[in-house]
Amino acid sequence: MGYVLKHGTIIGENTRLEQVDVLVEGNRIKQIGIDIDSTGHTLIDCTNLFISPGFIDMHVHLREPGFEYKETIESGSKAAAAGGFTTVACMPNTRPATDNADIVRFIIEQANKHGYARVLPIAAITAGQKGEELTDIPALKEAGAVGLSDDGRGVQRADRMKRAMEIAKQYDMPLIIHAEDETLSGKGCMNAGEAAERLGLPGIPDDAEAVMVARDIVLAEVTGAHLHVCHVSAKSVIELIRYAKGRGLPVTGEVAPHHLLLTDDQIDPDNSDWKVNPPLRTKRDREACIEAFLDGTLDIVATDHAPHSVEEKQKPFTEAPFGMVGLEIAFPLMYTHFVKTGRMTLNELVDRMATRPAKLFKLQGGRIQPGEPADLTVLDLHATKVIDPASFLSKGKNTPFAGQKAQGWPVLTMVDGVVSFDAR
Ligand SMILES: NC(=O)N[C@@H](CC(=O)O)C(=O)O
Ligand SMILES: [Zn+2]
Repeated sequence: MGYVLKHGTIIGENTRLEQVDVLVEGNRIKQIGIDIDSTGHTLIDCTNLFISPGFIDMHVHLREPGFEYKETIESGSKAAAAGGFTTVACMPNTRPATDNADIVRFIIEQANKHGYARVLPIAAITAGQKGEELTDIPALKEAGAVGLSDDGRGVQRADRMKRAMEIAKQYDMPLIIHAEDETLSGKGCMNAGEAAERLGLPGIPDDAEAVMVARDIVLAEVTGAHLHVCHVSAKSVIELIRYAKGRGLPVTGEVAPHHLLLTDDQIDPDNSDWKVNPPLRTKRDREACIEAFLDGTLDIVATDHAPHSVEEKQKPFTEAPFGMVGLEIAFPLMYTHFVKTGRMTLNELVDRMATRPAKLFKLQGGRIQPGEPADLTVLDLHATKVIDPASFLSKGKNTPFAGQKAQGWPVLTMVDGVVSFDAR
């Protein structure tokens, strides 16, 4: 007994112009064809709907263990499924930090028990994310970690980062970096520049991000490690990544929808949902992010889903924690602002949200083909909704996109042959 997704339009790498059926048996895609017999199977009518390989988000914060009031693996993976994501990689800034094999295994067990998506732990580079002692990289890999990051903070010491890259290279682990030189970012709460000056708020200059990316590009060249730059926000950083790619270095980058769509001059200083790190930057930076995303310098979309409680986000702009949720609105925002506007095709967007992350990080999924795992997202590209955080399955409601209209919403998500979200 399996599923037949009937009369859908397949998008992504193996896009088909005609409406087809997809047979799922067990946890695999068994067959793609016309008029597949659905006797004995559950029928999912996909007439007027699109079937995409499940989206993959390489940057989310699920907050477990330690900050369950903000999010849990259960609530965060439910939000992922509602956003059409079948795989999410979760960052190690938990409490305690994901800096040893036991915590990696705990996350995997929790996801197996309570998860609505595949959850891939990213482990810390340094013990307690304190930037000093390196974690046991082979043990973390053995336990199931897919990458290394001190996300939430940058690794301040170059010698530590170099050693981590040497070991990571040996064990084929990507370094997924939050680039921030703390001597330059200081106590800022938004981008340094005209908008911050007008609001009288302390700024974070983009050189705080660029300096560390430059350092790590040098180290990636020396060590040969795969360097993936998180949540790129600034033109200066993009120029560095372009330089690295031009030299043929194993450097990749991600961009979050908020850095593609919002700028610092729009910030409402009375609403800390606008506070995020790296901060929203200038129009010039945003345009550079868009150009780099379109030309592939920034390879993939990652949400940096960062849930916080209402109480925390009610604090003044200078005190509230950094972060925005993103899982449940990433696809509709990207579809509305990039595909509907003609900047990129639907297949290109699916490539950046599913196929390419799978390729870059050697993950399963990302394509619809017989024999592949049944990680699928069914989309209603005609549906238009107003973004309403109250309807989020995530515990986090913190988004500056509240009230915006967006088109193109996931209606059904299947992970490993199991329906994990169904809004029909
Ligand atoms: N992006 C953020 O603003 N916040 C993230 C940390 C991070 O991704 O740097 C968080 O954990 O809340
Ligand atoms: Zn970060």
